Amino acid sequence: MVLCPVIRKLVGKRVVLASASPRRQEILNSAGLRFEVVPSRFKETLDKAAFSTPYEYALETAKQKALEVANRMNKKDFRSPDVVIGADTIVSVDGQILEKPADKQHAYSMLSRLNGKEHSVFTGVAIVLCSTKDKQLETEVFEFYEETKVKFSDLSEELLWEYIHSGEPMDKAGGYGIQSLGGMLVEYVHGDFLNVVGFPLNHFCKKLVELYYPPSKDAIHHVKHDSVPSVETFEVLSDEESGSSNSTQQNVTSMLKGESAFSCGDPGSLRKKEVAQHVSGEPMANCSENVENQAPFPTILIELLDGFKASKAMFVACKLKVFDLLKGKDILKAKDVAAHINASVCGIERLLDACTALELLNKTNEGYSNTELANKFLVSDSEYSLHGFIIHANDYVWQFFTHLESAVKEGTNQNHQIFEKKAQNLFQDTFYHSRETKLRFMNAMHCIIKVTARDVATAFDLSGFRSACDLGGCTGALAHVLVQEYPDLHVTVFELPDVIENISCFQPLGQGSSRITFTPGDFFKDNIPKADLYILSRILHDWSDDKIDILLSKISDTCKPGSGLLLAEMVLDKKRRHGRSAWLQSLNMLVQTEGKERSCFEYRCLLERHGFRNVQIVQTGNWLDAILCTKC
Ligand SMILES: O=c1[nH]cc([C@@H]2O[C@H](COP(=O)(O)OP(=O)(O)OP(=O)(O)O)[C@@H](O)[C@H]2O)c(=O)[nH]1
Repeated sequence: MVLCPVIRKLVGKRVVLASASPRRQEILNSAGLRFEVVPSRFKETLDKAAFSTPYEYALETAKQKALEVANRMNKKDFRSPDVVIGADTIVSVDGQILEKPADKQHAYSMLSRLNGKEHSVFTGVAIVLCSTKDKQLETEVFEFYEETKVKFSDLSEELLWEYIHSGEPMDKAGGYGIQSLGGMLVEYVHGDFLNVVGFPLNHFCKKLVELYYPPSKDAIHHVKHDSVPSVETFEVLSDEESGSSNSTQQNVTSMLKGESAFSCGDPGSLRKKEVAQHVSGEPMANCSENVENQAPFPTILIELLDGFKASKAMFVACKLKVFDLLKGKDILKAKDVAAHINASVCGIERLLDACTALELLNKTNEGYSNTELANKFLVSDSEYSLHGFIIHANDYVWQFFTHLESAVKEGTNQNHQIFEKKAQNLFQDTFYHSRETKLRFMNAMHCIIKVTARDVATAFDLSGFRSACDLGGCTGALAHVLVQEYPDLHVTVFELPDVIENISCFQPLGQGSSRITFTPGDFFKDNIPKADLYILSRILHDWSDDKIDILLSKISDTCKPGSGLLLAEMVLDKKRRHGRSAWLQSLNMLVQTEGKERSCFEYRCLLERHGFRNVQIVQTGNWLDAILCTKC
């Protein structure tokens, strides 16, 4: 929650972590950042003697790691990421730089050097902002480093060797992992612990604040507190136009300094106190007294209470095609928007202001314009538009959620409430009961597949397969990405005849479409085409275990040993802090379908009982995770 406002600035951007370090991935994952992992191939062989300080070496290495990935990705598909993050962690002791040990003897010499002494751990971080001009990559590099001092106790030779034999030192700078067994070697740590583990998260967030909320000089005041050091803060109520982003910045800045922006009761009262203080120059002496007397402000609950209003505001703005009207660089006043979409000026003004607060629109004196996020995802004809999915959520899913209480009590979907009869055939009787509902559903699925397909297609190396069959592959959006990624692959999309009839509305004339075939059929009733690789993308979550058994046994009987089965689903994982989408989606499955979302363990059990082994999962960081297994 605390880091949400800054991290949210990266939502909608293609963020890449140029690092193979599982620790870095975990630190950024837990902060709620969504990113792809593309390990850098940069060889860490810069001449250390050429750098006057150890941190300059770490900074340069971090930068080279990130630039190598940005260049490679741009060359590969002329689609550079928006942001690439590179990092390098080193240990510095007695003027020497230690990296990862090459072998056990090397680990021993490193740990002996650290024994009983204080050393510094430096992590250099490079944030590379990328753009492309005429297919050429353009980059802007922002870098910083963090130093943490660590002291080792006096350790016996025996303990050092026991530690080395644990295998832990080998992929760690300085030959120890402070987060695991290596923690036992450490007497004290001065500074950021996560910096030692491989990524200085706190400094990273401060850097994002600098990048995404640059303060204008005269907006910064140094506020004196009685017992805490001086804190930078931002005048918030002075300028109504920019109120929303400034207040976010103020919260972020305070929170990163270890304060709760809402600690004095409701947020409004705190802001007023701060502004009053700027005017009077008086310290905020009473603030800490109040904290003890007042209940903490339940920010998370307020967010949840407001959640449905925020969703509906976005849905209605999409439905009224507000973002289409403001697409590109258009700036319009509320009255012009109202005139275009034939709505009341006062109503539109409220809607546009709410969308501005939700960071979907920008507002200036000239009027309203789309944010980058809206241009990319909310305009109905943008490449990665979610418009169709949002319309489906507004026109269809919303109604189902009004019956959530009954669904929870009855433990079953609410089709009988919406359609006034129980659905005999889930898809035919619900999503496909008219041409209009069918196209709306197909459009929704098309949107999701488009934004997830590349991550699903590249989660595993599928180049060993020559033929694939995407069962229930809808509009073929995943098939199109698969044939682009794998030049030797032919894909059959096996879908209901009703769906295939309408696919022409969604066909991009993309490269490689001659390698895609659409075959009509029902995977529960008809024979399925032969293939080396079967794909079930967002299929299993619609069905009960019994129905899944029927489908998996059919696939298992059709495919040869060595064939693959790729699933794309939202996998439930309690450990993932940002995994709430999957849990909410499971409720969605309850109100609408016969199925549910499942954990990796549940998928593994289902797959293994039909002879699929070597079940591997990749959490793509995107909406859908990928699971690959092999038929034995
Ligand atoms: O206490 C700990 N200290 C260090 C680590 C881990 O050590 C490595 C440092 O290596 P480097 O920065 O070169 O990163 P790599 O793992 O090689 O990945 P790249 O692909 O980014 O080069 C790093 O993984 C730290 O996490 C530790 O775990 N504990």
